[in-house]
Amino acid sequence: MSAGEQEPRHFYVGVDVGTGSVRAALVDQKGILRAFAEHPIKEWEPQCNHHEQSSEDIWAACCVVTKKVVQGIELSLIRGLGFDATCSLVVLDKHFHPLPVNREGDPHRNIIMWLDHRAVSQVHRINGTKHSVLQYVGGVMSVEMQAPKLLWLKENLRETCWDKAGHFFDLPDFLSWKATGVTARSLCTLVCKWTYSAETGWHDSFWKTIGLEDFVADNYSKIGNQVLPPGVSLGNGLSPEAAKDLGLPPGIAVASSLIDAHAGGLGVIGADVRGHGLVCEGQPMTSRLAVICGTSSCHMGISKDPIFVPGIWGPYFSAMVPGLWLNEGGQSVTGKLIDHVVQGHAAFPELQAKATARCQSVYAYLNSHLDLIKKAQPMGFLTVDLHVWPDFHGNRSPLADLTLKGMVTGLKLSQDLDDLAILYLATIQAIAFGTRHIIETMEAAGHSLSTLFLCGGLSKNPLFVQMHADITGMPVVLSQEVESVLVGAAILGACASGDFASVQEAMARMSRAGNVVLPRGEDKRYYDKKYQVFLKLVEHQKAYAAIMQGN
Ligand SMILES: Nc1ncnc2c1ncn2[C@@H]1O[C@H](COP(=O)(O)OP(=O)(O)O)[C@@H](O)[C@H]1O
Ligand SMILES: O=C(CO)[C@H](O)[C@H](O)COP(=O)(O)O
Repeated sequence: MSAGEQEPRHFYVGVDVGTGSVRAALVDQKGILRAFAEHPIKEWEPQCNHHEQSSEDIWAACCVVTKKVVQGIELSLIRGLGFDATCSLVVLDKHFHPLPVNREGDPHRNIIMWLDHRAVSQVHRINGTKHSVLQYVGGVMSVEMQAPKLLWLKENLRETCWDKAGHFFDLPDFLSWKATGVTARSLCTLVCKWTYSAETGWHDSFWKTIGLEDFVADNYSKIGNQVLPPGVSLGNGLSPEAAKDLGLPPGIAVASSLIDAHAGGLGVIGADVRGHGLVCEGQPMTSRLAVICGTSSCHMGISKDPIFVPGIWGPYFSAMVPGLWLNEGGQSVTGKLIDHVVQGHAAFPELQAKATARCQSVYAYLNSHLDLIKKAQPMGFLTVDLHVWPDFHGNRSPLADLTLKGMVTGLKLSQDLDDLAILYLATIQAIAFGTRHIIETMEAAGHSLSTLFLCGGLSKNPLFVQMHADITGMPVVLSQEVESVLVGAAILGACASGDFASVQEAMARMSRAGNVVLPRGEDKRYYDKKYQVFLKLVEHQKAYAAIMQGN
């Protein structure tokens, strides 16, 4: 009998640390969620572009949600635990205590978050070196990666942080250390955010060139000199102390972790699509693009051989699916942008009141309001003279330009609910055009993509999903389990438990396609025109910058 059919069921716990909250799920070996819990986490923004969190606050939230999802379950059936998290930088001293990453010296705030853009000067200097490792991040390192942040700490908080630091962790690795006491890092985090190569290891010359030779001198002990593929069982499993914190049995298998987008990728990209009539059914997995849409969106495309795509992170070997290369496109703010636009509008209080009265989310209310005002025309056409460029926090891909800003053209004097709803629609469309821009760039470099697999908080929004189908012209597959990122985390726990022989086997057995949303071909001409405007917007923004920089 195969693992997928065994009775009684085996369970795995997946823990997903997003930007705004921690989620946990109890998942069975068919990938079905049996329990789910969520808890918010704190974020500090002490100054513009500085975003900080607390590893103690995050661990406490992991304990709250894990205890909730295993309530009433026979604990001996739980076989494994897997973590994923945002790629934020955690700093601990030599005794594993939190160190401040801020000038105020608040040690509670010991995480520089992924979306923190404080290290602009540092990343410019790193890119100026033209070091060969940059080929593996799309040619340009992002300010959101770890090397510029580490350099910032050395240059700005030398005495209070840098000299005292004993351990720099990516957040997913911090969590697996906290659960097991094992300081080994995941290949996923080190390859994607720290310039480690799965084939050749660390590049001494890179760290020496950028001024962080300290790491080379102590054999990378502070950033990781033991590296494991995601899903491998760590040490002796869950430590007694962590077991007490989490309400789980000591000794269960704990997997080496993944970054959240990569866990989402595992949760959806291998889904069984039989019976949906999709073209990708007869194609290799490399024809699928997983798009994980939360605070940000991440576009995960895999290939058998390395593909170098300018402005798209990677190629990263074995960083998501073992044995395959990964390219990761991304948009730094998507869910956060929609929230920013909606919450900042003068009609937001009215929207909130009306949505509350109907017991709906503001997004569901806006979607039905758009349906009402569109009259006979397709809803997407409401934005014929309203266009948005969505890079309010710089462009991650494919332009890799952190100086880019958001743009809106077509504003009127009205500030009513109709106006808010149409701006919300134009923002969602702009995000979908950004995805099209990323797909076209990946295809021009050699990817051959036919189908999108969406997950993350934004995939719960039917308008967001339909716009991605219409604007890219590709079918969008949603998973049977909405919380696919948690399925990805549970897949890690399942692999670590030994219940599946490989990550690929666990992916095939634990993820299944649910709804499929097809593009509405009749609207294509309209979206093609809007896409032309989209590309003009950035061209114009660059022209404005050039005028202002001129004499
Ligand atoms: N039910 C929903 N309907 C529409 N949008 C949603 C819904 N739930 C979450 N979102 C959107 O998803 C975003 C958060 O996604 P999530 O995956 O929870 O983020 P993260 O992993 O970064 O914490 C929010 O910014 C919001 O715009
Ligand atoms: O860089 C990333 C993945 O490589 C993600 O953008 C980052 O981890 C944040 O994820 P989310 O938007 O889901 O909170």
